[in-house]
Amino acid sequence: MAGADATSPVEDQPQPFNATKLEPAKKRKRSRSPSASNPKRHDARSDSKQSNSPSNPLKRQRTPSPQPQVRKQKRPGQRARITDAEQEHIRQKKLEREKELEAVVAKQGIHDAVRQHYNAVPERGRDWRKTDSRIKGLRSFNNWVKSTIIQKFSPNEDFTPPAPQERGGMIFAEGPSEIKGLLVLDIGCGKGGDLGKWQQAPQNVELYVGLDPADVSIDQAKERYRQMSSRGGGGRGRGRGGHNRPPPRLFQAEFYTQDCFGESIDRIPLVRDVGFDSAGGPSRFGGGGFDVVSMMFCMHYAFESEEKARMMLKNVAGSLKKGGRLIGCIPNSDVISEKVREFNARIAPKPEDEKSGEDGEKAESKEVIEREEGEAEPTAEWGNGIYRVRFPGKTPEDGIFRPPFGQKYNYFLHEAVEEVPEYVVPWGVFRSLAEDYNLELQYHKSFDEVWKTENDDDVLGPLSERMGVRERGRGPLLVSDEEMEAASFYVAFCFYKV
Ligand SMILES: C[S@@+](CC[C@H](N)C(=O)[O-])C[C@H]1O[C@@H](n2cnc3c(N)ncnc32)[C@H](O)[C@@H]1O
Repeated sequence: MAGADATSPVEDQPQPFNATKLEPAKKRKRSRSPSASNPKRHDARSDSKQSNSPSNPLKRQRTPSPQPQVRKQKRPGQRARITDAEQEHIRQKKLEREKELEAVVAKQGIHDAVRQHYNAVPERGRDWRKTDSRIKGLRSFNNWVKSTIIQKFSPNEDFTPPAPQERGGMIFAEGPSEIKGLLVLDIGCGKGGDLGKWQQAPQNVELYVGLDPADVSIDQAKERYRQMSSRGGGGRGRGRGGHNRPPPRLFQAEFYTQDCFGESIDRIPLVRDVGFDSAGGPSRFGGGGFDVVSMMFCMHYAFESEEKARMMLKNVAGSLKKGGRLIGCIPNSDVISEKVREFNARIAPKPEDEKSGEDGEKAESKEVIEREEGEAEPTAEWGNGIYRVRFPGKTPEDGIFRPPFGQKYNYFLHEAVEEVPEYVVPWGVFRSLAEDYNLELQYHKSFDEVWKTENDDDVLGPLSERMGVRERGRGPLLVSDEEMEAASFYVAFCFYKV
């Protein structure tokens, strides 16, 4: 992550929900419009090429599609307002942080560094998140996107929403649904920030299993669930629909401290009880017992190595029943590739620099000249006042990462993530690899595209107002440009287990 510790308590969650407005996910698939399921960045031609290509995904890395718009660079002159001493102080602090992190990585490995980081992120409470946080717009927006994905893709194919009945302009569901509830596995559940979103899912959840290697986060998730139970499952005094109906019965939730990328999750008895198919290698999964596996803002940690990425997919595919859905969000590799290309083009020697200077030596590119003696070579880096991405070393000129695993960068998010190492997830590689595990792509959109396509939806639009993404009455966005840029670093996805 990032994900802005993208958690929110029950009260932040979707409330009025007219389940009839959303078709169950599989039904949508049949009637989907091309624009909804084939976002621009997900080039249909390159996709079909991939699915027909031989099964080694490492050979099938797609050229990232170009970004439609180039983001504005930092204002010229802004740098000059920071004094040299301040700049040196910032640099020193950054170096200290990096050294500390490198020490942990060297001693215990990346996995422990990530776990340690998430364990240390304080749980600041709802009020702080809603009022004092400088990134409250981003938090709300990320939560809305996660709710949107849950609302769109969590219901089973055979789920029929309860018949609605209009009374006095409000829509009520008629009585409790007899349909079997969903079995949900939340990998990288963190502090349980999505519990409330699952409580508001169109199809009731029967069992929620949350896994995360950060033991402190797991304790916080248990506590959050305990608080939900003591409130009877709903938000503050409001049931699903926000119409003073009793909230749906709170699902059973169990939490375990578990690394889901380095080892098999079949060591957890409950996972085996629900159903886990641990047979053999790729493409041999008959199916597990879960309806949905969710991986919000966490899958990129699995791309440390091919071994981990495959273990992650084995865990996902082994848990999902046929027809089950994998939903989640990760950083957008198209954005990363584009930024890296831009950076490399900027530092490449310009044609005029090739000419010899007066003293007969070759002139260097402008950026190189500005560098002071002894200063390290610049590396690809971008961001704004609230987030920053930085590659520690050289990056490919064409923006295509080879090999596609272990491509580390550091991510910083104001108030939430302190320079944590993450890994590029080259989308084409991930998609091809997922196919090997019988996971077929259904949906792939950047967060800004999710907003553009869903903000008018009868259900998701009003939901965005209740969640603080925009002002009531289709008012202005409560997400700043900086926050929207930070959010656009992510894509949301859904795969089907076939
Ligand atoms: C940004 S947080 C997201 C938490 C939560 N999904 C959310 O959206 O609020 C990323 C989470 O991924 C978890 N994570 C990192 N490595 C993991 C692994 N090997 N297995 C499972 N989860 C992992 C971290 O501990 C952390 O809780």
